[in-house]
Amino acid sequence: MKLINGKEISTKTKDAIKAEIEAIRKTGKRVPKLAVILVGDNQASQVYVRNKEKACAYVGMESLRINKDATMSEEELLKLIDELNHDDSVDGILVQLPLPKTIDEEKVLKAIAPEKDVDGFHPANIAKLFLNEEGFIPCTPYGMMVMLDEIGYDLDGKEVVVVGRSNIVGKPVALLALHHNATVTIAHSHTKNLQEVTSRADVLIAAIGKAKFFTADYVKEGAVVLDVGMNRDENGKLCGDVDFDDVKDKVAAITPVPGGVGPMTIAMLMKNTLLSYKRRVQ
Ligand SMILES: Nc1nc2c(c(=O)[nH]1)N[C@@H](CN(C=O)c1ccc(C(=O)N[C@@H](CCC(=O)O)C(=O)O)cc1)CN2
Repeated sequence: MKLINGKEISTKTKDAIKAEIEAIRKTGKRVPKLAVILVGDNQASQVYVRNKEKACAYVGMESLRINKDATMSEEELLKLIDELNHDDSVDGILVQLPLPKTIDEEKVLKAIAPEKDVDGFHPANIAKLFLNEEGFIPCTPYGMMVMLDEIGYDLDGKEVVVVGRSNIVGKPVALLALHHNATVTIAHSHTKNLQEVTSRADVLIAAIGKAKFFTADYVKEGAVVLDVGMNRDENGKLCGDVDFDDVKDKVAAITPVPGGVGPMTIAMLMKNTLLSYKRRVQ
């Protein structure tokens, strides 16, 4: 079984970005800048935002972290986003999800200027992904494609089963796999005979948010497994949607949790922000 090392691949990705930003800095031009808005006190979100800030510092990008408490109104958030849309020094804007229930997430994501939407969640960027045109690719699906490329895995003609149909992972990664000529199935909570469906996957993408749900009898011998899950097990330990110990002797390759897809999400956010800078400044 090959461990697909997200930490290693994300560092390689970030090092390439770091070199590009160093070269920009030496020209005397400003460096790329990412604005991150965190509303409320979700503990996990605070970890992820901190990881994003650390990544910005690592690659030499400027970051602007804006913390607001959960009482922030939707109107105030929309106003803040509008200010950042018009701030010419800001290349990327993201609002950390989830938002408090008092705020309409869809409305907020649509308020971010598509050309600064480095999460790739704006409908204009979703449409470009759908059409296989260049916009911004959502970071987690993007990172999964980079990981497969890094291990030399060709999706062409392969059976890919995506379990989970979120707008930020399941649906976009299914589209990316389709663009790579895979035969794609999107399974979800209403799928019948799930075990039968996942057992035919050459590549199984687990993105349902259920700790250790996928055991060996859900996985084909020799499959590649990408675990997007970010859960806590009975001991409070971070774990994925896949029962790693149960499947490790059956799969050809698998991403660990932690240290797999998560760090790649952050690295691809850096890549999208640098791309935005290049489109806007260079
Ligand atoms: N605006 C966004 N919100 C959210 C996104 C997103 O892409 N944009 N995705 C997820 C959370 N996420 C990014 O924000 C994310 C999740 C996990 C990690 C990560 O590095 N995980 C580590 C473990 C971290 C820990 O110690 O808890 C790992 O897997 O090794 C990064 C980013 C939902 N919200």
